Amino acid sequence: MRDTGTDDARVRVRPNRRGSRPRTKVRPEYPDALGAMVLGVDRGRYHLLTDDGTGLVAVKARELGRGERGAVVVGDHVGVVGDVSGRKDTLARIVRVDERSSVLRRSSEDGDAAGAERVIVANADQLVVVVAAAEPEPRPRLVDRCLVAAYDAGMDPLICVTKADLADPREFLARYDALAVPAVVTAARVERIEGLHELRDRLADRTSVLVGHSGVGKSTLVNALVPDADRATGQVNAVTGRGRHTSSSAVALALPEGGWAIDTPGVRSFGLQHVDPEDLLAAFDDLAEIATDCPRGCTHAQDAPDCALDQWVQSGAAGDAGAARLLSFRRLLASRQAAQPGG
Ligand SMILES: Nc1nc2c(ncn2[C@@H]2O[C@H](COP(=O)(O)OP(=O)(O)OP(=O)(O)O)[C@@H](O)[C@H]2O)c(=O)[nH]1
Ligand SMILES: [Zn+2]
Repeated sequence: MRDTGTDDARVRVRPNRRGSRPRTKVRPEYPDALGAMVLGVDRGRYHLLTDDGTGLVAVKARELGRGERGAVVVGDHVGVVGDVSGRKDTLARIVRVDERSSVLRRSSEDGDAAGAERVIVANADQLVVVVAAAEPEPRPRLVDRCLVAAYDAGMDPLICVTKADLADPREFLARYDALAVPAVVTAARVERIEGLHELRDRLADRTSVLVGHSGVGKSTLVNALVPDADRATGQVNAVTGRGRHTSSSAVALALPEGGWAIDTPGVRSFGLQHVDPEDLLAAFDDLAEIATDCPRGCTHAQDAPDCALDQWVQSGAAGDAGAARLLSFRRLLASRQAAQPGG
């Protein structure tokens, strides 16, 4: 059992059906490769923190392969050889990608690449969906889609509602009651952020990915959580001369309390074509158990013939809570359909 860093009974860590698939075998050619975590990726340069605490820049060895198969992403633990001194203008070489405990994916939704999967972050165990109570208005469908991505990845979701000083988020949060998604509410005041302490507790000693639509106040949170955020990404800045916000990919920032916050650029869409209903269902133990009685190949959707979940609700065995949970589960299932404008 993995330590989930929480006593909350609602937080479960499931074996991840897809993430635990060994994808890169250990290469015996490099028994001396140094272990390192990928903190950021910028135009083919990988910013690493070695297991002994040195910041490095590296390139990927050609033998890892091209395309998705050979992808190295933020959160990956890798083996690195070559110049591992970390001195300016040196480049090390990534020769191995260790087995991942989770993979957060998105699939592209347009053009020739529609449906193509891309891994965004590896080895994270929590997805923090940052959403504003107002300015901008919460977009429930986008939040649902982020939750689906979290469940599919085998990550625990957390909703963080910002700007609670502008609107009461209770009505919005009620949408997630039946799913038992934990929530933290924050409000930025002069010199401090209400709710920050609770958020810190939720993030401590875990690896959390923060996603959110532009303008929701994610940067405000990240800067408060990681006061020396710029120093933490010093490697990135020193080499590229750019700040983390011009980076088009995710950046891992060490939390003072322990653990990592992985900041991602503003999310506009979360392609979910790759999500299998069974992977989503697996996140809900109670529903998954009932669904073992479903006909083979059941989609568990609203219109699925003879779905055991309908039987469960109609018989009364599910109770009101179970009925609400099924509705919420199906809402998530339906949210996988390609994004509509404004969705
Ligand atoms: N009223 C209120 N305003 C906030 C709060 N948190 C952030 N803001 C403001 O909202 C605006 C956006 O905040 P950012 O932290 O830049 O938002 P972001 O999500 O990082 O946005 P991008 O940088 O565009 O990705 C800023 O003007 C903040 O001062 C809050 O809790 N209450
Ligand atoms: Zn079913």
